[in-house]
Amino acid sequence: MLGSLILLGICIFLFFYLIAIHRPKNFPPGPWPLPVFGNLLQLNLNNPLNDFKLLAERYGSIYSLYFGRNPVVVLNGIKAIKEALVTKSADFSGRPQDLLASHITERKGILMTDYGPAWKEHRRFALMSLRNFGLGKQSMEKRILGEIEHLVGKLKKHSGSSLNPQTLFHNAASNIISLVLFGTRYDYDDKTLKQYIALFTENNKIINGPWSMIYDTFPLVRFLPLPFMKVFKNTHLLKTITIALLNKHKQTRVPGKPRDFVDCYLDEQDKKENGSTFDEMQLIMYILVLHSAGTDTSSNTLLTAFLYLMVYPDIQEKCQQEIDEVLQGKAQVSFEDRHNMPYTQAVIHESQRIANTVPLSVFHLTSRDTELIGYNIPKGTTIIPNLSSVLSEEGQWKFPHEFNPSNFLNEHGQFQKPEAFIPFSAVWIQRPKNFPPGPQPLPIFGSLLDINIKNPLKDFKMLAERYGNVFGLYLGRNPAVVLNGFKVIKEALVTKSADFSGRPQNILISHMTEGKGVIMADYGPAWKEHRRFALMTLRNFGLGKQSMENRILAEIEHLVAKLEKHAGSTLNPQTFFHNAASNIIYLVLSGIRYEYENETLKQYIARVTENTKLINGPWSMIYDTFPLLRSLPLPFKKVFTNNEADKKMASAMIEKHKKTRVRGEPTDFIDCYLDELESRDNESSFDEHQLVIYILNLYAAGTDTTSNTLLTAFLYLMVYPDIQEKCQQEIDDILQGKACISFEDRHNMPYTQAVIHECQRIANTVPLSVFHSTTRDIELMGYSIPKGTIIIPNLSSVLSEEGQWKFPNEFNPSNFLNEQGQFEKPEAFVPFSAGPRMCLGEGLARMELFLIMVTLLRRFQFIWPEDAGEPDFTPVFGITLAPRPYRMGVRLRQSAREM
Ligand code: HEM
Repeated sequence: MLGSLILLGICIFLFFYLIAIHRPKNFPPGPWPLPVFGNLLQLNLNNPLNDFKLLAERYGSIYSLYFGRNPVVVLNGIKAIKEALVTKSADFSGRPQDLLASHITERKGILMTDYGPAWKEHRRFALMSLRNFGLGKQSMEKRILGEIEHLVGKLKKHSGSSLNPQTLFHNAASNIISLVLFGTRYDYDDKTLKQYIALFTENNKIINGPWSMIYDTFPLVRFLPLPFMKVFKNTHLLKTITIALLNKHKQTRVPGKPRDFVDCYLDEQDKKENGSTFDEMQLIMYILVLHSAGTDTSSNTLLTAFLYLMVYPDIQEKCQQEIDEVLQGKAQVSFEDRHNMPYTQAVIHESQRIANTVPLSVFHLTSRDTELIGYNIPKGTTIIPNLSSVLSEEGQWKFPHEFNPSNFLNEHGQFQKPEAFIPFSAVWIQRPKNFPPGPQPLPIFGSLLDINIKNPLKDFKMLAERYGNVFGLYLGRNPAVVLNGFKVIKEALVTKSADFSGRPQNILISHMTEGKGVIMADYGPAWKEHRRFALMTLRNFGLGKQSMENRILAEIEHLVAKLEKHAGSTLNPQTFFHNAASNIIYLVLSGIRYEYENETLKQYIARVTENTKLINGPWSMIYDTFPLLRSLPLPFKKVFTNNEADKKMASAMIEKHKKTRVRGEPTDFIDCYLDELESRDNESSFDEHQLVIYILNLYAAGTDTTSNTLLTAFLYLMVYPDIQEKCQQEIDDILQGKACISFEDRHNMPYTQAVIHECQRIANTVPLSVFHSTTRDIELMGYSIPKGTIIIPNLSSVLSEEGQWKFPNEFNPSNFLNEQGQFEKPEAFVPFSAGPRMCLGEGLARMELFLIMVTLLRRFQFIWPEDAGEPDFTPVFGITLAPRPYRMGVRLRQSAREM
C-alpha cells in the first residue's frame, strides 16, 4: 500500500515536473509560469499594457513571461529596446512563425516573414517604391493630396454640425493605400471598399484580441470552431477580391512604365530569374499586409490627434495661425512646407507620441542563443518591444505624461525629435562609436527626412546650434559629417588635410566624371599630377603668348558691346554673364569663343544647365542614397546622356587641335595638355580620356560659379547705389587717362577690392563646397570619423560667422577695410574653400571678377528698375547659389561717353 502511495506520489511529481515550465539558466526574471497556461492567466489579455508596466516596475526593464509553454521576453525603455533591435539586430529581427498572424499571411508578404533574404529583398523593394517618386509619374504626395480633397468635401457637408470621424478617416487612409497599390480610389459608399474595410476590421479585432493569444498558446485548439477561424475565412475572401483586382490591373499595365506599387512589383518580378522570392502569391499577401498595416495605424493616429486638438483649442489655434502664415497665398500645402512649420510639426509628432498606435510593435523572435544586458535569451524566444514604455519614458521627455508639443520643441521654438520618438519601431541605423552627434537617422532614409534637401542651409545652421560645429548625418546609409565654422574647417581641411582631402566615389557626380579629371578624382598621384599641371597652365602666361588677362579683356569687350545696346533700358543679365564666363573658359581651353547666339554654345549651355539642375536637386540625393535605383529610367539618367554629348564635343575639340597644333608652341590648355602627354611615358596618368573629362570639369567648375557671383554682385550694387558710386569714383581716379584696365590696378583700388570681396562673401557661391571624404579613420575635435565618411565643409557658416566679421549679417565693404581704409582680407574669407583641394581656378576667377566688375562699373551705371518692386536677396540653392532672376537698368556713364 505504502509502496503504491509512494509510486503514485512519484508519478504525480513526475507529471507536474514534466508539465511545469523550466526557465533556462540566467533567463530574465518574471512571474512564475503556471503549467500549460504559463502567465496568461496573470495578464489582462484585452489590454496588457498596464500589467506590463507593473511587471517592469517589479522585475526591471527586461523581464520574461510564458505564453503557454512559449518563452517571451518583454523589453521596456529605450536602452533595452535599442540594445536588442539595433546593436544586436541580427539576433533579434526574426518573426515568430507559429502565430495566428504568421499563419494567415502564410509567412509571405513582409510583416510576418522571417528575417532572411526574402524579407530583405521585399523590404528593400517596398521602401524604394513607397518613396515620393517611386511609383512612376504621379508622386506619392499628389496621390495623398488628391484623396484629402475628397475628405475635405465630405467634411464640408457636415460644416456646422458634428460627426463621428472614424469612417471618414478610415476610408481616406484605405483609399490612400489603394492609390499607392493600384492607382485607384473608391467612393466612400463603394461596395468593394466597404467589404474590404469590414473584412480587415474584423480580422484586426480578432488578431489584436485574446482569441489570438489562445490560438498562439494552445496549438491543440486551433482546429476547433472558435472565433479565430473567422480570420482565415475573411482572409480567403480578401485574397479572392485581391486576385480579381490584380487580374484587372494586369490588363492595362505597360511593362517598364509603372503606375503604382503593383506595376512596380510586376516589373521587378519580370526582371528576376526563376528562384527569386518575387512571385504572385507574395504580391497578394504584400497587398493585404500593406492594406491592413497602413489603414488602421494612420486612421487611429488621426482620430487621436483630432481628439486632442479639440480638447486643447489653444494648441489647435496656434497650429492654424502658423499654417495660415506659411501657406499665405498658396492654394495647396506641400510636404516640404513642414520645414517652415515647427510648431505644427511638434503637434503632429506629439499626437503620434500620445496616440501610441502600435504599443507593442510587432513581435520579434531571437534567431540564435544570445545575451542581452547580462541575461541569456535562447534562440526562438518571442520578443515584445514595448514601444509604449519608451513613448512615455521618464527622463526621455520633458512632459512624458501630458499632451504637450514642447516635447518636440527646443528653447528657440525650433522643432526637434528626441531619440525616444519611435512610433514606427526601432530599426535605427547604428552610429559608429564616438561619431559626431546628430539627429537620429531613420532606416534607409538616414537623415534625409530631417533636412530640406532642396535647401539644407537653414537646417544645417539649426543642427549646428543644437549639436555643435561638428555634427553627423546620414545620407541614406552613408555617414556624413558637416563641418561648421572657421576653426573646425581649418583643422580638417588644412591641418589634417591628408586625412580629409578624399572625394566620395560612390555618388552621382563621381560616376559622371568616372573618377577622372580633377574635381572628383580621388586624392592620389593622378589627381596631384593633374592639379599641378592645371595650376601651371592657368597662370597668366601659362598658355603661350597671349596672356590670360588679354583673353579675359577681349571677351569683356563683347560683353560691353552687348550691354551698350541696352543702355537706357533694362535687361536680365543672367545669359550675358553666363555666356561671358563660358566664353572665357572656352578661350582658355581651346582658344575659341562663340557668338552669344551660336547654336553649339546654346546647346552646350542648355545641357550644362539641365545637368546642374539635376545634380543640385533631390534626384541626385536619391541616386546617392539608393544604389539599387540607379539602373531605373529615372531623371538622373539624363545626366549621363547629356554627359555623353558633352564628351563627344570635347573629343571633337581635341581631334581638331591635334590637326592644327604646333608641338612645343601651345596656344591654349588643350595644346599644353597634348604637349605634356607626349613628354610623359606610358606610366603617367596623362591620357586623352583624362583630358576629355578635364575639359568638362573646368567648364562646369568655372562657368556657373563666376556668373552667379557676378549676378549677386550687380544685384547688391544696384540696391546700394552709394557703394556703386564710391567704387566708380575710385576707378575713375585710378584709371584716369588709361584706355585699358589691368589686373595690377587692383593694388591701387582698396575700396573696389573690398566691394568685390564683400560681394563674394555675400554671394556665398559654393555654400557647401564640393563634398570631401576621409581617407582613413581619423579624429576631429574629439570625435572619431571612420575612413570613407562624406565630409561637407559648410563654407556658408564661415562666411557669416559671428566673431570673424565686423558685419557678418549685412552687405558692408568695411568687412574688408582696416581703420586706414586699406584693403585687408580676413582669414575667414573662404569662398574658394581651403587646403590642398581648394578651388583650382581661384586665380582665374579673381582676375575675371576684377576685370569684369571694374570695366562695367567704369562704363555703366546700374540702376534697380523703379517698377521692379522690393529686391529679393534670397538665393536659389544648388551646388552654386544663384540670386533669383532680376532685371537691371543700364545707363551709360558720362565719363564713358567721353572715352
Ligand atoms: C567665383 C568663382 C569660383 C568659386 C566661388 C569657386 C569655388 C570652389 C570651391 C568652394 C571648390 C571646392 C574646394 C574643395 O573641395 O574644398 C572649388 C573647386 C574647384 N574649382 Fe572653383 N570656384 C570658382 C571658379 C572656378 C573657375 C573659374 C574654375 C576653372 C578654371 C574652377 C575650377 C575648380 C576646380 C577644378 C575645382 C576642384 C579642385 C580639386 O578637386 O582639386 N573654379 N571651387
